[in-house]
Amino acid sequence: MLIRPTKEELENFGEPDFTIVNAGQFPANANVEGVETNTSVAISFERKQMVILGTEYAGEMKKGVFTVMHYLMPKAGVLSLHSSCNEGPDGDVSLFFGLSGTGKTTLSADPRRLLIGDDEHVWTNDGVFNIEGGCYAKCVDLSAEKEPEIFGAIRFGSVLENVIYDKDTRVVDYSDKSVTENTRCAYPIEYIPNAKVPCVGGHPKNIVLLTCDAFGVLPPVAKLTPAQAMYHFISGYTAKIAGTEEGVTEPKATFSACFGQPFLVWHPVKYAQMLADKMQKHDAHVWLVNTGWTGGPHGIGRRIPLKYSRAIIDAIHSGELETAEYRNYETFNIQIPRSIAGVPAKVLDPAQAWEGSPEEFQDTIRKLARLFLDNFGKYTDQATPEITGASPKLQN
Ligand SMILES: Nc1ncnc2c1ncn2[C@@H]1O[C@H](COP(=O)(O)OP(=O)(O)O)[C@@H](O)[C@H]1O
Ligand SMILES: C=C(OP(=O)(O)O)C(=O)O
Repeated sequence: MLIRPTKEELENFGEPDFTIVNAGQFPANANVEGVETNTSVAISFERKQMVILGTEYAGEMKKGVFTVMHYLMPKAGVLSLHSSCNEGPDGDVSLFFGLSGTGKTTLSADPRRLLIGDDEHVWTNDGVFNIEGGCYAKCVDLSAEKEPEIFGAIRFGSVLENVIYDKDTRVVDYSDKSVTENTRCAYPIEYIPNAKVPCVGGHPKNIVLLTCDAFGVLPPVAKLTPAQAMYHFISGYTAKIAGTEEGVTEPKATFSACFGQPFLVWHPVKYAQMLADKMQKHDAHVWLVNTGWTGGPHGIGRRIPLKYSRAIIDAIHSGELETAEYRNYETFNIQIPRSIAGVPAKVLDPAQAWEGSPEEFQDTIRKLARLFLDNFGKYTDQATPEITGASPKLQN
């Protein structure tokens, strides 16, 4: 949901900077086997136009606008971010980068913090602002118990997409996936009780790189050095999970540069360099948070319970993780905490949480490390030796 102009603004709107033609019901290439649905979005920077054909998924529209911003913002010297953002009681701002389904929307809706936005921001010389005027939450299996802020935001004025509801009572069945797994709701940001409107904040103090590891070998949280932060940002590792993309029915490992490759217009290193400069200037702390599998890979282990991921985010915000005791997590050579309030110590170390044999664990972590190394090969000519050196290490 984009920012809606007020009545007064509409009266003197003038010439639009950019025009979007949304012909979602026009039959284009969508749903044709072997053709990606996003081929139905065409952007012309010269004509300042975007045309969307053949998709009834509102995500195409907002991500199309986001792609436009990924072109214009770096050109203007400011950084577009595929992240959610919130602000603590002391004004400390956090960013949560991540691909679809990794937890940007869920983890940024936090009763103890003000929501700045759930998906698309820009970091300027003054701080962060949201380019949207609402959120676009996943509704599959939504419950008031697990996600009270999002559940409560779905009311008159919100737009539910592809959900099934009882025609008489109008009660929605969030567990019904018969149209798609990717059921959604767009709601104005002010429907989240503790939203910050206008959606602006200062310079981020904490940056969380969200990943959803389907192998079950990345730790639920690790503290990253600046070089490791850049390495993981450029790599953009996650598992695509059933939901946003057609054809993805079970988790599949993928690397998506800057946690948003489909939306990038410039070379990934350009965004990464801008992020590195800003992080250094504002002394931001960077954390890798895995909301994916624990105990074993997909099919054997289970997804890390949301309450543990929330406890980890709380520990980042309370300062508990700044002073915690850390140890090195081999192969990835990242620092993991020994304990966090509310999270069993065993869960913090995937080797201990692993329910299969130690050999299987070693094979799996080495397999993932190899995928990282192979993927990063395409960036080594542009990345600094320090960043390339932050890669996982495979001993023979
Ligand atoms: N440990 C976890 N952390 C975050 N989300 C989780 C976790 N376990 C399950 N989930 C579910 O995964 C989905 C995350 O989606 P969402 O927050 O919309 O991601 P994004 O905004 O990054 O696309 C939600 O449906 C959430 O309930
Ligand atoms: C809308 C999208 O993003 P998210 O799933 O992160 O909301 C998308 O990737 O199409």
